[in-house]
Amino acid sequence: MSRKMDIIRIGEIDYTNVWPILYHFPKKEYENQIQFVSEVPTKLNHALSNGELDMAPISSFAYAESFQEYVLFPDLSVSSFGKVNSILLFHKKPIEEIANLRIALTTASATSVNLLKIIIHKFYGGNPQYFYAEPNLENMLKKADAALLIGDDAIQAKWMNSKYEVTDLGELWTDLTNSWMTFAVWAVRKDIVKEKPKLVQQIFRLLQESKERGLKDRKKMLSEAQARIGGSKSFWEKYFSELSHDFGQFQKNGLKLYYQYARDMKLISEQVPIQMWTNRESPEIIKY
Ligand SMILES: C=C(O[C@@H]1C=C(C(=O)O)C=C[C@H]1O)C(=O)O
Repeated sequence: MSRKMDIIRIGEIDYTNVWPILYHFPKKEYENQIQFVSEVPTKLNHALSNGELDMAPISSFAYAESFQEYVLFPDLSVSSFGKVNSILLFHKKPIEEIANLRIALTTASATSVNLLKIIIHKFYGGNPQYFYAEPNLENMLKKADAALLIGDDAIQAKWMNSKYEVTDLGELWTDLTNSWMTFAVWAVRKDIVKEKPKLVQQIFRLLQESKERGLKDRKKMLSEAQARIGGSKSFWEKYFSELSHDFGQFQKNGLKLYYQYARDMKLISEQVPIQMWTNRESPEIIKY
């Protein structure tokens, strides 16, 4: 999808977890300048890395794989400290007992797939057989002892579930490491920052304003989540309040630990600098 010179293409995660950032974004007002593309995380990851998008909330694991091409917007992420409620491992027996068996991985995820690999290897000493599958729990568990789902797929599967044990990987990560977990970061291609610095700056401001409104005025967002995904108002109030969309030092520290473990397991090949977008010329680079 080539870009018309005056249009900037922005990815949007096709799950409710990103709504607190984007729900109040004035899309209509900017429809001649901004094209939004809504996809699952792995599709956004590929589209941003091959230049089909100019910026997007992408899997934090995907940032690690292509960090040379990106800078990150400050104060925007999908993170949690403890329960995240939408990164769920469904398992037929306790995790200790499935850690060397067969585990189905949703094709929609990059961060959580590798978070599970880190947890199973580093904290359970397991070496299971992983395979990817479309995010349909019953089909996944026909051929596996456990299955990982993310986003609204995970939320809805949990509501329907009465057969399997369910582990929240955000909660388990924090229990094991006492750290935050950042599942998605807002990545901007360096070439668009160079080509359209003012438009990038304007979009950052609009995203911040949309996030601030999302914190203050949740009424419409809650009822739309209920109408589109199901569940109760109290579920969505808890869900959106237990997610964090900040990206400060606490989130960065947790992300550095995740990258360090991923590198220890050779899931990523390099030490990953967290490169933040700034209005200044060169992006600030935080080495760890
Ligand atoms: C919290 C979530 O984080 C997500 C998990 C991602 C991943 O595992 O790659 C990427 C973006 C987010 O959608 C979620 O999906 O509910």
